Amino acid sequence: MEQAILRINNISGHISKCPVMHKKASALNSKAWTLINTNPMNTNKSSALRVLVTGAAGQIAYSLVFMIASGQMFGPHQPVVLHLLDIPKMQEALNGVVMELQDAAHPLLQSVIATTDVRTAFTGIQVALLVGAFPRGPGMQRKDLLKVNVNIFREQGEALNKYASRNVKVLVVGNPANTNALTALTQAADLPPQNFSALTRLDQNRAQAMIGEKVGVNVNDVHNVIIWGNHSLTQVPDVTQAFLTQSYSQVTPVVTAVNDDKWLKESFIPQVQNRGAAVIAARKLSSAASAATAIVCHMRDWLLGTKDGEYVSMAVYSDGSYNVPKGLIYSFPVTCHNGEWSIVQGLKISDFIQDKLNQTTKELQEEKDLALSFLSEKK
Ligand SMILES: NC(=O)c1ccc[n+]([C@@H]2O[C@H](COP(=O)([O-])OP(=O)(O)OC[C@H]3O[C@@H](n4cnc5c(N)ncnc54)[C@H](O)[C@@H]3O)[C@@H](O)[C@H]2O)c1
Ligand SMILES: O=C(O)C[C@H](O)C(=O)O
Repeated sequence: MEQAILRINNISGHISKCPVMHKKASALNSKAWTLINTNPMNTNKSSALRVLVTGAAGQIAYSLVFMIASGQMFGPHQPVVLHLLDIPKMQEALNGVVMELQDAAHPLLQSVIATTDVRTAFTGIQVALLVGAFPRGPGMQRKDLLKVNVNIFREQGEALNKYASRNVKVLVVGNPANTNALTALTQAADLPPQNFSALTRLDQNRAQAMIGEKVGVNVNDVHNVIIWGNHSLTQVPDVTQAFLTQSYSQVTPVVTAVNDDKWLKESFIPQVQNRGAAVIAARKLSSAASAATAIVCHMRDWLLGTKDGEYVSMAVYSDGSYNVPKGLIYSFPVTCHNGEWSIVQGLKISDFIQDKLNQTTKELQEEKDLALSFLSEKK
């Protein structure tokens, strides 16, 4: 077992201002905290939260771990212990990340466990950010990618089941994120499926920013944009329910403010769907800092709660809402309170959006069937 353990004294004091923490500056409220802190295996006597980041030597993690350590994810009063996992060939790079975490001197970072051993990484964790995945190589088919990742997320699902807190909150980022989350969930029979999610918040943030730019308002004034379905080209960005606030007295539906149905249907939707590919084409690398920011937004809202009247998009375990087959990991509009999400009910779905929902559902069902067929093969 190779691992480096870094201990940093937790000196309470000044926390630098956080760019993404615009709403709540408190530590986790007591109910959310109880939900995630009831692990009988958790031997941590302090109130620090044990947070696992996989793919910790990769690009997203290189932004993400510093954001967590600085308090942007769980608030400026919540100490954390970071568990960092990567594969053996990345050991040296991982050691470098640990050195930089030490040098960043964040008072909330109590200690770091950096390891290439799955059991060490998953033991006692209360939050699992599963970022590491096998990347698609030249000439690799989607099916081949899914197969490699099924094996990774099968192992990590089993590890969650055996070693993590019984209330661990899981966010899968590594692609194909929805189906990787489903794979992990199928291997974790002792954990509630409601504790598994996949990231579509980056798509929501992209959609909100595009609307803000189109109508000339700050992104903070754009609310309730929805991403439905898969984090893939079939995702469905939907502004039917979205509205703008420029002051508390003025609320305008996005469709009224944009006043251009052709742009919404033929420009906005494909641009959001293709934004990840556009970033890859420009950077020759996939989005990283914006993905880390979205991971912070997703977990912060899940654990600290969404604002009254606002919803966010999370890919979660379908309960059959909106006729989405039960058991798919599907992006829905949700609200979060006390560390639990609930799907927003009763939204009117237009024929145009319904047609797109059917397409993304079909793709997720196909991915699920393929993943299950790989899972049924012997290891
Ligand atoms: N859902 C989203 O919105 C979204 C957005 C951006 C990127 N992504 C995905 O996130 C993933 C990570 O992106 P990145 O840019 O950080 O990639 P990266 O290649 O820079 O880093 C991935 C890291 O994961 C590690 N890894 C591979 N297998 C592992 C395993 N079994 N256990 C632990 N670590 C393992 C690799 O060694 C590498 O260090 C990719 O799959 C990418 O497609 C998703
Ligand atoms: O890594 C990718 O394929 C793209 C990524 O999921 C993104 O949306 O930026």
